[in-house]
Amino acid sequence: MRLDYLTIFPDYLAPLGLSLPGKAVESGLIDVHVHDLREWTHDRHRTVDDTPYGGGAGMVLKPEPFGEAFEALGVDEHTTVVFTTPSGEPFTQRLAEELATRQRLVFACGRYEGIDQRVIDHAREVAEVREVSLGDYVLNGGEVAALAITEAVVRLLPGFMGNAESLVEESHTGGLLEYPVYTKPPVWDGREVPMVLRSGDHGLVAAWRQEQARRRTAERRPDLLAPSALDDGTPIERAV
Ligand SMILES: NC(=O)c1ccno1
Repeated sequence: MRLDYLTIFPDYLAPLGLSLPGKAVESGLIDVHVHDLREWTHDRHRTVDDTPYGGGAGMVLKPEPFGEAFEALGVDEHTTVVFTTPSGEPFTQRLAEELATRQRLVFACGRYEGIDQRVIDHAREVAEVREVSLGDYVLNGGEVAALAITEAVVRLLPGFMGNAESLVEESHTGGLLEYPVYTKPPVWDGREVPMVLRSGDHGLVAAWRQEQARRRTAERRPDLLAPSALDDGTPIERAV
């Protein structure tokens, strides 16, 4: 997978070379390119923003640099352009799984009051476009969201995680939050590891984990248990 990032603060994306994504770059699993949007400005001040039409506070990122950047980067029908914005669709594990199937992601990181709408409209004509939000809050720019989305997506790529099994029972993978986990020592701070986990009975352990996942989900994210969330149309097997 090729990943491109358009930003006016390229240093903000330095973490891409560390930890997990860095390993994936070295192995050739992903090909990462961070671009300073100012590369596509032509005035002395390398201007990327201007005041909003219709008035209002703040500045808006101009369309020309993005348009030239998309052209230079060869953004086409094989590209998914991800605009990270608080006004986007919610980023979920399901969307991470979807983006992990793409051959190329181009992240357009907004700043200030956002990116001129014509950039998004233009991108839709030449590529797949997803406007994505990490959550219902506003960041100073789209770079942090691009990093978070990158990590969630890249770790799903085949061959990225040393043990693919570790992806199986994670939070949100099966629609539930992950169960509590424990490791040695068996007692710490006067707190004992649940005996079932030390029973060696895999069936009991699996049942306990499923129950814990459901209980945790019901307590913290009842919305995930709502019928619409779980109803994917699969007919329910009736006990006979
Ligand atoms: N909530 C978000 O994803 C976001 C992106 C930029 N600002 O906020």
